[in-house]
Amino acid sequence: MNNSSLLPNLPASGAAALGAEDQRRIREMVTYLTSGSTTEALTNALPLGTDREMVDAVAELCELDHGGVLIIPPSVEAATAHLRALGLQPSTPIASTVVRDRLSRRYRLPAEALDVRVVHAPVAADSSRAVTVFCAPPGLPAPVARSERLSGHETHVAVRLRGDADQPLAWVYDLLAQQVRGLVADGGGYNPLLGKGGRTVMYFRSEGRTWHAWPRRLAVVADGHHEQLLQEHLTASTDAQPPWSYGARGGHGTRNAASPARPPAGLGAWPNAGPDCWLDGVDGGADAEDRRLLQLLTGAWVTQALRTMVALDLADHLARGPLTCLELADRSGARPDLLHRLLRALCHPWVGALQAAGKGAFALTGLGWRLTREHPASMRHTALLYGDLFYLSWSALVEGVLDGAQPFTTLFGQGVGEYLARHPRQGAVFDGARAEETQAFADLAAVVDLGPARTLVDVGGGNGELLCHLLEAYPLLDARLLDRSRAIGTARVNLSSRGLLPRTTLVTGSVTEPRSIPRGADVYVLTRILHDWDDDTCLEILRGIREAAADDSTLLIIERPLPSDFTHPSVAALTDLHMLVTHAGGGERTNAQYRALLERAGWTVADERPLTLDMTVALACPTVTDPGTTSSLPVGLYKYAR
Ligand SMILES: C[S@@+](CC[C@H](N)C(=O)[O-])C[C@H]1O[C@@H](n2cnc3c(N)ncnc32)[C@H](O)[C@@H]1O
Repeated sequence: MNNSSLLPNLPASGAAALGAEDQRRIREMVTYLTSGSTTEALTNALPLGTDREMVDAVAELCELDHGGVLIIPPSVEAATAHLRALGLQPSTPIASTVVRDRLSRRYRLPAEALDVRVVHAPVAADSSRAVTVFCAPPGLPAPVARSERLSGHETHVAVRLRGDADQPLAWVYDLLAQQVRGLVADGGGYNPLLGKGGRTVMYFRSEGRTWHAWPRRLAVVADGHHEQLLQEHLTASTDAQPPWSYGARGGHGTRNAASPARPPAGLGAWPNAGPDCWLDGVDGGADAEDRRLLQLLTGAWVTQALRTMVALDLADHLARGPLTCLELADRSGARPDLLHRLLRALCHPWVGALQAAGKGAFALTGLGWRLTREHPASMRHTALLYGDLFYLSWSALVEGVLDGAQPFTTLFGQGVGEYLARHPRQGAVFDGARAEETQAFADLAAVVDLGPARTLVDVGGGNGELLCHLLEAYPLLDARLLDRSRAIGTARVNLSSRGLLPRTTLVTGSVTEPRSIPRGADVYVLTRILHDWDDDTCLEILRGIREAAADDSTLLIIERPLPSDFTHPSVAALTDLHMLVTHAGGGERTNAQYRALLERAGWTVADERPLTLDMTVALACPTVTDPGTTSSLPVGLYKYAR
């Protein structure tokens, strides 16, 4: 419905004319209000994923009233002249204290210097819908103007309680405030000058943007002064932590709007806002979005800085105490002037691996310690793996997504397993990284009690790190580890160094070859194996284990399931993309997809329990048909569940 081009792009008429961007904003909003329905406006303004029934319930009681945009005109007159030129009938401009106070708080500018004016104009002679144009005062500091241009913070759509609604405003308010997940109270106010008896307006916002790239902001307006409800709303606004921060602090409305702190003595008053003006910083401000975007786009720089820190053993050199750049250069062999630039970047808040320790020395931060060899939860190999082999593979993601050319194979001419087998140094880094991640599974024993088990098979057990945890936790357990010969070699060294080799049989074979799989164990473990393979191969693996298992065996599957909610903070959506890059046919699956695969292979999932780092352990039992009934009953259900 993006037909904003239907309205004319008016020629600028001299110095007083509205700028093209402001014209575009008004045109876009007028078009939206002219052709869109209330339901559509609500769907756009409420949080993504809000139930359709909820939208319909609100639309039954309310109708689209106005849409607001903030512009930065050369003068208020230029704005009204423009609205008239569009054939609209603008109201007399009045002061907008709500938007004035919001701008004042957002940028820590003195409110009295911000003369924001608001003009309403019905979008057609017979329309009850109006475009509401907030005019920022001329001479706004350039970074503030730019921030408002980029963010469109004030853009919103508003619905009004219908005159014939069979429910009061409080009912609609409760519906929105209490039943719509992710909606946050965002200030409001009462304007006695509007309509008959004034008007109450209450703003809500939620995360994300509409398809116009507007913020998701909804105002609910009603004739009259709904004092108590408004007060509750403003209190909620004061308490609410915004889902994203744009620098606003405290209340959002006119009533509870504490005046921003006056500029410290000696600072010039706005428009020369001085350092009190909140123009930058990680927490919000004019260039917060630029910084965030730049941080995302330069993530690879940080990856490489950390990888280099590890590759030069800087973390290990600093493990004994702070060192100067010259001392580190001496120990690492790096050129001091260039090394200094790396050390400085590693201190930057976006990295935070080092800190200045005085007298020209550098020291490790807590995060930097994690890159030393001696840290019990070291991520040293992970820094090397993600900064080298896998880093290079990601550079072919475009081709991978476009035409399915598997990125790792495209770059290295062979699959990961084959490559690692031929490159022992990279193989050792890979094994080390897997071992570091496996330490996160130490909490497996907290959710699964393998006390009753005597035999366990780790299918595709890699370097045996998980097995070491389990054998140490359960002294009566004997294990078998099945993997390719390269991994078996590493596992032998690992298990042997911890005195666990006598309790382990190492089996060289293939997970896809049923005959390789040791038979009749109490427990089978599949950790981060299924996500390497496509569905058909997963079925082969699972059927092979089912064939080898006894009817009362239990299968533990550890994976990182994909949440169905796309905004869930689990890293699974990203590791899924990583699987696309590194493993042909591999990828993360939802719990439901894992369950379906297991069922097809003769397993029934009895339970799924969360582990650290968004991983889950699923407990599955062979599906055995009870001869007495026609139903399939999982045998050994919950045998090992805590
Ligand atoms: C992602 S690693 C997981 C290792 C271990 N389970 C863990 O979570 O740390 C995948 C493992 O599958 C092994 N693998 C790959 N293809 C295999 C095959 N056809 N047969 C046996 N093991 C295989 C690899 O050698 C590697 O150890």
